[in-house]
Amino acid sequence: MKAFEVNFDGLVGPTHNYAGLSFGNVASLNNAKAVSSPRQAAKQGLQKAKALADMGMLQGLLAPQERPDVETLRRIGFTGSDAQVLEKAAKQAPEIFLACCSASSMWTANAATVSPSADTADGRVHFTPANLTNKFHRSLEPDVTGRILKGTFANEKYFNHHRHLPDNDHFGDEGAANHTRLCSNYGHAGVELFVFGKYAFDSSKPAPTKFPARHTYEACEAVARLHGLSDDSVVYIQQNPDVIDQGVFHNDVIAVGNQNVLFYHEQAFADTQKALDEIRRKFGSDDLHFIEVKTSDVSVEEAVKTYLFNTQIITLPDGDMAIIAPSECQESLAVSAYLDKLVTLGTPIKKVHYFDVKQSMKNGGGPACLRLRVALTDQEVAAVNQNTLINDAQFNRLNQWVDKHYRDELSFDDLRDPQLLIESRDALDELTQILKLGSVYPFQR
Ligand SMILES: NCCC[C@H](NC(=O)CCC(=O)O)C(=O)O
Repeated sequence: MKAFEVNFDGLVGPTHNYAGLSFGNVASLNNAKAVSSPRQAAKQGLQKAKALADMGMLQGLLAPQERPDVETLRRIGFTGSDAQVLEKAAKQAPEIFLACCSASSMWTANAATVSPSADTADGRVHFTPANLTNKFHRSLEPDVTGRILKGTFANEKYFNHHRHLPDNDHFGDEGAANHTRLCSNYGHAGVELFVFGKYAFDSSKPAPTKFPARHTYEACEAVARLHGLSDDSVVYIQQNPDVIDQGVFHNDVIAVGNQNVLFYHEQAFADTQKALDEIRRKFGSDDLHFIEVKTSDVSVEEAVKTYLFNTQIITLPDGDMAIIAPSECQESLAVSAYLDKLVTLGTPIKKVHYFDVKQSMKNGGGPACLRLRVALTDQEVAAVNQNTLINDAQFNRLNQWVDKHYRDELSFDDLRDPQLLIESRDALDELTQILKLGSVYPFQR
């Protein structure tokens, strides 16, 4: 049986905008109120997905969410026609209104935590949508995310879908952005690393003081329990609270892993030695590469600015690994010098490919944020909704779909335009037909 890692990238939604919604996320705050380009954002994402497919990788897509989120605006008391709801909310509560317009579901690393069948007690692939409780705009995502995942992985024999964790800060769960799986081969049992920012039920433990810790230890344990993972194959790692306070709002801003490689900054974890010892013991093979980047090579500030660690490390069909990096890494002297050196160090990483995902980067989302990794056997790949996988025909169809429905530019005043809601719903209605997803959106039910 063969096994693969399939990346499911988030399609950027038609309301992509910069609203400064994520306290603790430096790029989001710095670019608040900038004019966005939904069309360019969606195309940059599709280009990256297609480029990986062209490298011989299996590549999927996850549909975006319906925004503006009229259902939530009604739930908090705005009434009348849809146009009146938008008008009243934008006028009376502009900040809340903006949160209800965010296209943040594009960052599918936060869609869910996924455990492959080789790791789970029932031998199925498990999905738990992230509750994203720490940010109001993101907390609106999990129900529809669950439906999109069920429409994408629509086969109970192979896929086990859980409900998201309780919606409370104590169980704050940011999904796969804080989860890495190490393994010798995608189809073999691996070690799942769950990284958290704080202990919710023990305030005596260290925690950041400036910016929020979005993800808790208790959430990590709950997901590992739900997925039926054995204690011998799970490692819980606390993030260094100091780096959260420097803008590392998710662990995937400071560390990334693939198969037998863990690539991380020396300041990433609260107790690095303890974490590495436990990983080594549980991994069960000496063929393991810990690639630690020193502060003297790349500072935390530079890592946050360039997203050196928000790169994808992928295993190409020939067995070599490549890094998929944002073009910001190429533009930084320190980081491009580091990456030039990295490919000569004799680790499995042999190549670097740079991609322009600037529309996403301006909201703090790099290549790794834009994808959800799902390790699948060949039988499981065959059980996936095939319309969600990228090939030439589907790529062309989706590009045309973006051209037909997306605006070139979007600023605050455009978001209250009732025509944008109509355009977005038309686009998503057509998308559910292209992807054969079923009726996943509130306006379709
Ligand atoms: N994994 C990357 C997530 C980035 C995301 N940014 C945002 O939601 C910014 C939205 C805005 O400010 O318009 C976040 O912080 O959760």
